[in-house]
Amino acid sequence: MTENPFLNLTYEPALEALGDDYYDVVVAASFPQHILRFRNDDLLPRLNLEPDNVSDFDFIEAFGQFQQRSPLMALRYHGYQFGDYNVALGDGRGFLYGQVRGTDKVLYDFGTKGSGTTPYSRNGDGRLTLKGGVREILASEALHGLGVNTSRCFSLVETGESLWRGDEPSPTRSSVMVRFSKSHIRFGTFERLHYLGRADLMSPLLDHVIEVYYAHLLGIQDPQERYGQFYAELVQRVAQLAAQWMSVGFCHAVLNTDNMSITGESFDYGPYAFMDEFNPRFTAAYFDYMGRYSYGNQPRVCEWNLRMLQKPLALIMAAEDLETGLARYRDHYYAAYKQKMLTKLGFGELLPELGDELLRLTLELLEKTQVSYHDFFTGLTGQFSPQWCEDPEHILQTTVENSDDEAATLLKAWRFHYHSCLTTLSSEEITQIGQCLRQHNPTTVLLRPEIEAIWEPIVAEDNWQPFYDLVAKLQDPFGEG
Ligand SMILES: Nc1ncnc2c1ncn2[C@@H]1O[C@H](COP(=O)(O)OP(=O)(O)OP(=O)(O)O)[C@@H](O)[C@H]1O
Ligand SMILES: [Mg+2]
Repeated sequence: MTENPFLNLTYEPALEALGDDYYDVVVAASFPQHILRFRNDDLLPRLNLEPDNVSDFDFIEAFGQFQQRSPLMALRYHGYQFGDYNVALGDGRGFLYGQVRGTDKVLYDFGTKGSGTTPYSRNGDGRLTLKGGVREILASEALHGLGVNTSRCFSLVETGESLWRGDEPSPTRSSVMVRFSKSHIRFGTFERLHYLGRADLMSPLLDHVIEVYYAHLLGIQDPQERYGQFYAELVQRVAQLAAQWMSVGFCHAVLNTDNMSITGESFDYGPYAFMDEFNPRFTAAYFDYMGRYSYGNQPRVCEWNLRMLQKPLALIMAAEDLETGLARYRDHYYAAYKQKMLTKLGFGELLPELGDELLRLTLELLEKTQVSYHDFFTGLTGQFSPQWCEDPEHILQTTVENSDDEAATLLKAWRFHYHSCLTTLSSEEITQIGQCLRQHNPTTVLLRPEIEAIWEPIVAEDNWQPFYDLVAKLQDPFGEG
């Protein structure tokens, strides 16, 4: 009997119980070295564990050496990548290590990245670069801090190998990451069954998804109605996720259907970026030549991905129910995005009449002037004063003023409307605006230079302190900075 609390958790064989049509049993790589670089103590209470009672070695044994767990399951999936259907996918450098029920009753997956080759590795080495692991930690902690529905990183272990990559100075260091997520079942998990013509495997998978991740729908007796409600809710969750990314200025960069979770949770942070200047055409991945996954396209490609998911679901569902579900996507998206943006503007739910116009003018101003998205909101937060009710001219002093005539005209119109919005509020409501701005506009933003700034000391002198400091700030993004 081990003392390691991770090895003593009660693992639930939820996915395993579906049978081996959905995964391959694999073996983890054995690595020359194990150095724990990150442990997410924030997540331990959810497993009913106290950080003080869990040693670094416990993390290494469980999540670097993968001791005493079986089966390790490489999940099978396909997916649309940049619009083209790809059958040569599946967990090529990861596996599902185990599933555990949190203290919140949610079933969580421990999924690996960089844990060795599998039948799906093609010519890949099954590995994750250390920088890739660091970047995924930063993205998921940042998004979580900003209220985005995201997977988290549980641990990162440096593994002492040299890797060769086209997009990093090589040789580069290696790592294995463990992700903590609400399911690794992807749209592509369903798409594979459609491609293989395995309608017989569709109902067990969908029933499983509903039972575990949409359990509140189990009371619906008629399966067709239940499936219809499931899809309608997935559509809503994905629309909300897209709205969350857009409002925080995040570009995921690789929204292939194998990177879309069936629970509507965001995950897989490769070449992502938080956008600096507001630009709907901003792309984060150097290989996204057509801008398919640009910042501004994200809501549309998510809708397209949901449409592609209709093909497998249509094997067991009525086409009409699928259409009804998807028809609500745009309304869900706009409602969620508007609510998030009006909150960033300080108003929250206070503007039933004038909110649409304020949002429209804000986006027009941001787009035409290409100001820094985050500086705009930080400026608004820092400068806000109840005095603005008296005089629109004083609202938000920005560098926009010094640019061209069109920008100055837009700023004037925006100020005028912001002022009109303020005049509809009671004095008590106006005092809440400053607080709302501070609570929803982060003082720390994970722009690319911040990532390079913490990476340099790691490369130069193995100094991880700036990385830990940045993680702490991202976990508390509305603090003093
Ligand atoms: N170094 C590698 N070795 C083997 N397979 C790889 C490697 N890198 C990526 N793959 C595979 O290529 C496909 C697309 O990779 P992608 O980067 O989207 O996923 P991933 O990052 O490996 O995993 P996840 O989606 O869980 O974050 C997946 O099937 C993945 O397993
Ligand atoms: Mg992926």
